[in-house]
Amino acid sequence: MTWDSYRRDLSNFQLPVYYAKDLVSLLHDYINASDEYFRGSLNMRRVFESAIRENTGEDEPDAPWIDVINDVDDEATPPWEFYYTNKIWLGEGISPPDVTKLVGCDCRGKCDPKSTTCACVLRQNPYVEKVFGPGFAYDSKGRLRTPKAPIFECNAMCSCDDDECKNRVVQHGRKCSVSIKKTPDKGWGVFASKKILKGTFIGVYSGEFLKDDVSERRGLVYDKSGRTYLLDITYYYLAETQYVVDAYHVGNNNSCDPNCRVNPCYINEPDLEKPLLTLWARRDIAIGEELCFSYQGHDPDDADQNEDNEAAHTIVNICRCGAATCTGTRIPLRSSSGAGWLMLRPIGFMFS
Ligand SMILES: C[S@@+](CC[C@H](N)C(=O)[O-])C[C@H]1O[C@@H](n2cnc3c(N)ncnc32)[C@H](O)[C@@H]1O
Repeated sequence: MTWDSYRRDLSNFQLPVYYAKDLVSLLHDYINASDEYFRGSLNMRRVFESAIRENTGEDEPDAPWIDVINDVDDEATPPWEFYYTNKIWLGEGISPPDVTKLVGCDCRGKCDPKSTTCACVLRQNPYVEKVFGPGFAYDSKGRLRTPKAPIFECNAMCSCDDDECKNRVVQHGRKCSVSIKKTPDKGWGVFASKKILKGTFIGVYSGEFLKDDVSERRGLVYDKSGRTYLLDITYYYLAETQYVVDAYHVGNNNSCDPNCRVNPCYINEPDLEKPLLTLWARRDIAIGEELCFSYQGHDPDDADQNEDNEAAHTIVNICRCGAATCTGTRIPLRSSSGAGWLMLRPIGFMFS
C-alpha cells in the first residue's frame, strides 16, 4: 500500500463532524443556574477565558490567549449563553460534507501557486485570475491577496505537506492577538490586542449551520431581544440563500467603515453552498482598534453600495459605530455575508 492509495481509499478517511445537538453545555448550564453574585464575580472572567481556550485549543494550538476586559461597567463576562467555538456545528437537517466529492491535489511538499496541474490552483483560478492573476488566494506570507473571491484551501485529500504548503491558512487557525471587550454603547466587541496587518486571517465566524427556514423561525425570537447572531450566506456565485450561520460566540459588531471583511472559504467541504465564513483584516489594524465588519455585506471600496441591499432585513437598530462615514441611522439586526459581492458581476468575475 502506498500513501496515495491509502489517502484515496475513503474508508480510511474520517472527517470529524460536529452536530449542534451533541454540544456539551454542562459548564454553561451550571454557571447559568448559579446565583448572580457567583456569575458576576471577577473570577468568572478567568473561567470564561479558560472555556474559550478549552473549546478552541485543539484546532488552534498556536492561537494567542483571549482576554476578557471590561472598563465600562461591572459585568464580569459576556453572557454565558455563548459557547465560544471555532468549529461549525451542523444544525437540524444539515448533512455532513460529502467526501466522495472532495478533490485533492497530487503535489509533493508545498504546492506551487504557478502550477498548471495542482487541482487546488485549478479550483481557485476561475475566481481570481482575471482580476488578481492566477494562483492561490494567499500571498507567500499567508495573507489574503484576493479580497473579493472565495478561498479554496488544500484539503484532507491533498498529498502536499500540511506544514509546508502555503495554501493552508484558515485550517491552521488564528495567529493574531485579540481580546473581548465591553463597549460603552454596542455591548461586547472584539478588539486587536496587537497590530494586525492587512490580509491577515482573524478567525472563523463559527456557530451552527442552519437551513434558511429554521433560521427564519429563530430570528423571530432573537429579534425580539435585539440580539441576533444570524449571518446569511449570500455570495454572487450562489444561486440563493439556503444556509445561515447562527454564531455561538460573541459576534463582531457592525461598522459603516469596517476594518474586516467576511470571505467564504472551502477546505473539506465540496458543496459551494456551505462555505466557512472567515474574517480577514481589510486594512492594517492598530492595537486597540475594534474589529468590525459590515452586517450588510457592504464593501466600502465599492462606491455604489451605500444603499440597503435586498438581503438586509427590515428590523433595524441605530448604528453607533462611530465611523466618519456612519449613516448614524440603522443597521440590520440580521447580517448578510457577502451581498456587496454582487458588484463583482460586471467585471467578469464569475463562477465558471
Ligand atoms: C452579533 S451581535 C454583536 C455582539 C454584541 N455587541 C454583544 O454584546 O453580544 C449584534 C448586536 O450588537 C449590537 N451592535 C453591533 N454593532 C452595532 C453598532 N454599530 N451600533 C449599535 N449596536 C451595535 C446590536 O445590538 C446588534 O444587534
